[in-house]
Amino acid sequence: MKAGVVVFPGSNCDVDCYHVLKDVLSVDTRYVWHKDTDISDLDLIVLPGGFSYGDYLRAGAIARFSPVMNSVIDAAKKGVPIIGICNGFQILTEAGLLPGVLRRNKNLKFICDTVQIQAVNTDSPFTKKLKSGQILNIPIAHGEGNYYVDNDTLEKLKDKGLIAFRYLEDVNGSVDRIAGVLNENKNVLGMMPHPERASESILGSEDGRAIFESVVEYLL
Ligand SMILES: NC(=O)CC[C@H](N)C(=O)O
Repeated sequence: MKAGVVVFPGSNCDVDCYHVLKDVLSVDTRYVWHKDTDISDLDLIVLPGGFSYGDYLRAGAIARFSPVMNSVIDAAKKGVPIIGICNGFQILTEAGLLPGVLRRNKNLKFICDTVQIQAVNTDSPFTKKLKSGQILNIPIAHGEGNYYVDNDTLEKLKDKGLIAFRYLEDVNGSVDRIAGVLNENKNVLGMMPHPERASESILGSEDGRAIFESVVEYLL
């Protein structure tokens, strides 16, 4: 299998994601520049965190027009697993691959912290190694992490089991404390917390590694 980490102008978690896949999990991994369009060799696509286009206009709103995104949308339709982390999650919602939007944190401040999240749906390529209700210690670092969906969409997310993670406590104002969501096909996951920053004991938590391990196991 081959994984690709997309690099947008302003990405800053691309190297960390590459490191976890390549060095920690020994997965054949390459970077994908956002202007590249041929990603047909990839079995797993990562949209990393950062400040693509300086978060101008709205986080992810410009990056979603990057040439690579047409190929990412095609891959999503074909069922290729795609994970968007933080800014990557924002880009996925802007691109229409995931429902909802990410608004400014309710306190209007950038939040950098380690928080607890709970695995909700563990029946997906990204969460299959987790137990439902399992608590993960995981860093967050965002200014626009306040997830919003209308009531009808929230009910649909609950009914169809598309909520992947919830914060244990309200950290940023997200509806229903949602920290991560899946698309209907469950091959696209967006999450605000950073599993790549919690994948080695030296970093203080290895709880995020199971998310990468799940999807690698799913693909093997
Ligand atoms: N760590 C990140 O990906 C930052 C996300 C985004 N740019 C924000 O501040 O909301």
